[in-house]
Amino acid sequence: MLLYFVFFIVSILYLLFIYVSWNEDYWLKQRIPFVEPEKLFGNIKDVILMKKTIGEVYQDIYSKLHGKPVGGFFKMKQPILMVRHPDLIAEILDKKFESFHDNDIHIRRDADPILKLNPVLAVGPMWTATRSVLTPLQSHETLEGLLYIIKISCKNMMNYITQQKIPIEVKDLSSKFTSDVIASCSLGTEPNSFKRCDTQFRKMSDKLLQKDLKSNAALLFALYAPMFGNLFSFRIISKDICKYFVSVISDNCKQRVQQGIKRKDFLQRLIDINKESEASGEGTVYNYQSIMGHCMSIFINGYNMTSHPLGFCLHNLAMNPEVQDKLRKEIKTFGISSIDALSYYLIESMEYLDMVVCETLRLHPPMSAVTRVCTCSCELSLGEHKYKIEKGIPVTIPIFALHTDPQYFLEPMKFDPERFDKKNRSLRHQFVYLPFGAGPRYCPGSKLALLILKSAVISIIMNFEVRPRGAIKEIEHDPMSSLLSTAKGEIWLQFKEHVTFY
Ligand code: HEM
Repeated sequence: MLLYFVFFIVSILYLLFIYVSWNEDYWLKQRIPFVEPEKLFGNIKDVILMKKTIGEVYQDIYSKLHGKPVGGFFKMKQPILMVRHPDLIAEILDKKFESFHDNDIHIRRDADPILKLNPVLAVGPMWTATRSVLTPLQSHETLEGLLYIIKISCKNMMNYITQQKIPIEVKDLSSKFTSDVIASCSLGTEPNSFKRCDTQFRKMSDKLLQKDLKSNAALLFALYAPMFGNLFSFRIISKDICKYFVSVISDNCKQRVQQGIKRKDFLQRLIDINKESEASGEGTVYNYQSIMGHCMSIFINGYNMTSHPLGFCLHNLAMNPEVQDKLRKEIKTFGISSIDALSYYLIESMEYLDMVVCETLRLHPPMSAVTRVCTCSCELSLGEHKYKIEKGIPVTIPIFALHTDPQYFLEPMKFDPERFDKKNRSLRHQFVYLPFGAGPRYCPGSKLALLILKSAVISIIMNFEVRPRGAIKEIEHDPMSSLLSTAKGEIWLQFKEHVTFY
């Protein structure tokens, strides 16, 4: 009996040893430099233990690769390639897109039905279909229409700030503003979170933004251990959030069809496409389920991504009064004296505003890395060097690490919008600054996001002087937010009404 028991324990230990040592020499065999992994966790222990963000952990790996164009590391037992050289990044994201078509995020579609039609998670032909629905978000005409909705939320935000006589927590302010704008543009609802703070919409939007331990763990499984995530059907978006937003879209959709109400939002666009197609005898293009899926893709991506940069931008402006003054001067030069005066053309023409927003997205890119899976083995070349990439290997582009590499951005942690003036931009490789990704998977909401951020910043800076509350404090990124860069803790700022503007 004892012999059997010893045999059993030795076998288990042997299997464990095989598992732990399996694949360890992958990068040696490929002749690609790599960062030595730890047993079991590979190089991502601090992400798994939620001690650091993915951006920070990849930044460590990036610097340990000491200027090498590419380098290997391990996510648990899975070898993963980090691409550091901008020419090779251009190959992965753009020129060799056919071999790097899909993102390396894996969920069970039936467990997370609200994410089913989200292009971020779609692969193969499904990606082409879901992505094409969002293409109009890049058109000038659509954006002009949506600016009308954005201005209403800007006015609501101004009234709210004016009424608050005490410092304001800007993460909350940004969340209220962006959830209102994006919900209004995509779901066809007008929540006015500044007036109605305690609604179900606010509760659910807050819950969507503030990742708890459970949803963060589900996201980590989707990124790093999809087999377990799929086995246990972990959900990234909880059932109650899913149920609530589905009912909001469904009610709005029915109301519009039944009462003939029209609005210039994304929901209306899908309803109109259906009407035209039905009238021409071709039948319904989008059923209720797909209308919900597409609208939710915009809401989830747009809200999660845009809310944080606005908070960071206001913080940067509060810490840098000279930048704030320069921005105010530009607003004055453009003759903008009220929110109603804003037009898409004017906002697009404001160079310094663009520099301020670009610098914010450099220091705090909401998505700190994008990772593609190699879907067809290929070879990358850089001068005389050739790098073979096998099918199935994930390849990551470390956005945050590139944005904070002193080789491309001197004194990288300093907030300095001048890095984005015309001359400095032209001196830099295009693929070292990637807040919206690049290539065919480039963020389809980038123009809308910039329009929202810039409209909010103009409205605030035109009306208020923004100052820090108390001692100046650098913001840390929250390790609980894993893939996204969000601020740890609260950000309190003072808003002093600017009476001398005109
Ligand atoms: C400042 C705000 C935003 C930032 C920094 C941002 C950034 C990004 C990045 C880095 C990607 C990955 C690109 C790649 O894989 O190459 C992405 C994808 C995506 N974004 Fe955004 N985004 C923002 C706002 C928005 C908004 C407002 C929307 C919705 C209207 C949106 C919708 C999407 C979608 C649907 C994808 C997936 C695209 C695909 O895989 O084809 N984003 N975004």
